[in-house]
Amino acid sequence: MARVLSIAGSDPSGGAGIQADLKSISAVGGYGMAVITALTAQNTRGVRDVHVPPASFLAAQLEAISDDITVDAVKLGMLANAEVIRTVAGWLARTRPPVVVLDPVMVATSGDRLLDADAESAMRELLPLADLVTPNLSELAVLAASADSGEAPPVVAATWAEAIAQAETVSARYGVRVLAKGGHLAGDLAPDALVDAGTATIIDFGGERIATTATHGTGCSLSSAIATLVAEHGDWPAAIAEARRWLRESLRHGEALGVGGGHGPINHFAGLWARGGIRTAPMPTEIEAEWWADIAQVRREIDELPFIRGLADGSLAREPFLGYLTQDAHYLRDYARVLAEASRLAPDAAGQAFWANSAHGSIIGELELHTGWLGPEAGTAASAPPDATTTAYLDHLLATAQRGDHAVLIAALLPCFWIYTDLGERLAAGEFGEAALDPAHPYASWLATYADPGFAVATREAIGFVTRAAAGASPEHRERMHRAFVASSRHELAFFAAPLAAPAAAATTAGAVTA
Ligand SMILES: Nc1ncnc2c1ncn2[C@@H]1O[C@H](COP(=O)(O)OP(=O)(O)O)[C@@H](O)[C@H]1O
Ligand SMILES: Cc1ncc(COP(=O)(O)O)c(N)n1
Repeated sequence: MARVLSIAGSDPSGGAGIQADLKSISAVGGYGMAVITALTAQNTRGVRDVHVPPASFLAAQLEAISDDITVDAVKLGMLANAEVIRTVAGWLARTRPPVVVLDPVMVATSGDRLLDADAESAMRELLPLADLVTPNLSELAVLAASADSGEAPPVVAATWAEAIAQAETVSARYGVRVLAKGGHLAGDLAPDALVDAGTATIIDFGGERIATTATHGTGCSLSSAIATLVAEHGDWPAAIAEARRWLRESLRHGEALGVGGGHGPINHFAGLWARGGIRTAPMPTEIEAEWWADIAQVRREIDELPFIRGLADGSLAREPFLGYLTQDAHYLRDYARVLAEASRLAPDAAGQAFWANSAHGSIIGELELHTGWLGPEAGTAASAPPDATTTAYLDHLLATAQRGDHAVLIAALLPCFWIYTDLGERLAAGEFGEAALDPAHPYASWLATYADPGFAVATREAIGFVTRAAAGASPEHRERMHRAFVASSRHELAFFAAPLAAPAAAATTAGAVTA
């Protein structure tokens, strides 16, 4: 992120000066800083007063920044008088920031002077220290006029061709790129042009004039946005084109702000807000903690199930255990299909690979274990069809997959990873009694699968994918993810309860769970 310093005046109405600069830098994605050269008492109608603090204090602000912070770009705005200009020029010559954009503010949109008349020659000394200067038509005329005293007063360009000619003069004389701005041109167009005499290039940025009175601070905002974007990628024409697109969007929404009765401000964040930028979002780690807490009751009920207790101490009869594995085998076959669908819908290659790999693991690793358990010695349970509980869980997953929303789907897939890993780790840690650690435990190899460190790693990854997707989702979308996650967790509880529940009770449990 570009660290951009604005050295400019303060506009308490918030539309121009450092207030506009900080908003503009932020709006186009930079980190904004501001050293204040002067305070103005102004509103949208005009400037009432200007107070310029001692130049020594300006120098102190500048040194405080450069002593500590790497500055990627500097934007210069209102510099008030010759002493301010010389202080800034001295600091620039010493610190040599990589990008310097100079908006040679002389007169406000309202017509009030913001630069002492006798400071214009000091401004000329500053020009060679800039990489780009962005004068409006009257500022361009001042800079294009000969510096020799006694010359005729500057003539403001009346046509775009005249403006370009003046920009060529300025660029050649001071060895600086010039962005000529047509905001004050008469007519339906508001063109800008990047003129570089050094490379003999003129790049025209055409554009219709936007019918609005909200033009206070357009020059401040444009120059700050260009400085930020150039620091970001180093391409001047591209930075100007991007900054103009953002400025025009912000200009269109300025009047709707209803700020002041004169030339109101542009709406710097209109586009960002429209695209959803004002909402705060929880961090992935916060979502992980919240969602896990939200299924605490479900997890407690799973812990208390006779099936889990019997599994832990080895007292679980073989028949319900094999019945459970048979249902699990049915489950895993479709679970793998749903994981494959999550892979197909994944927005990036990392997700695509992870969910496909999980689908593979689900088929190979676990079905192999079940083929062993459910092999020759399997009882009648081995051939049983999916029961109501299994069917309900799978219907929930398959319907979620069918709706085609990747984020909601992976939220629905997560409890199977997370609850099993948690249970496996706690069984292996002896939390349900020492019997679960005994190698002679009748279901030892089954217990080992779920305590497998590889499975724990996959679970961490799955949690990461789901919580990052949830953090980036809109609140409504995140809530749909959360509902799918909680629904699957309840299905997990029903699934663990089913083997030891009476058939009728099992059907009721399944029926009570809805997606
Ligand atoms: N009504 C408008 N429609 C479209 N663009 C505008 C309008 N007014 C100003 N601009 C643009 O705003 C930027 C600032 O231009 P300008 O008003 O000429 O400078 P300043 O604000 O320094 O006086 C330029 O990119 C100019 O093209
Ligand atoms: C403190 C301050 N700095 C600059 C401007 C120029 O504003 P604009 O961008 O409209 O020319 C201003 N009005 N106030």
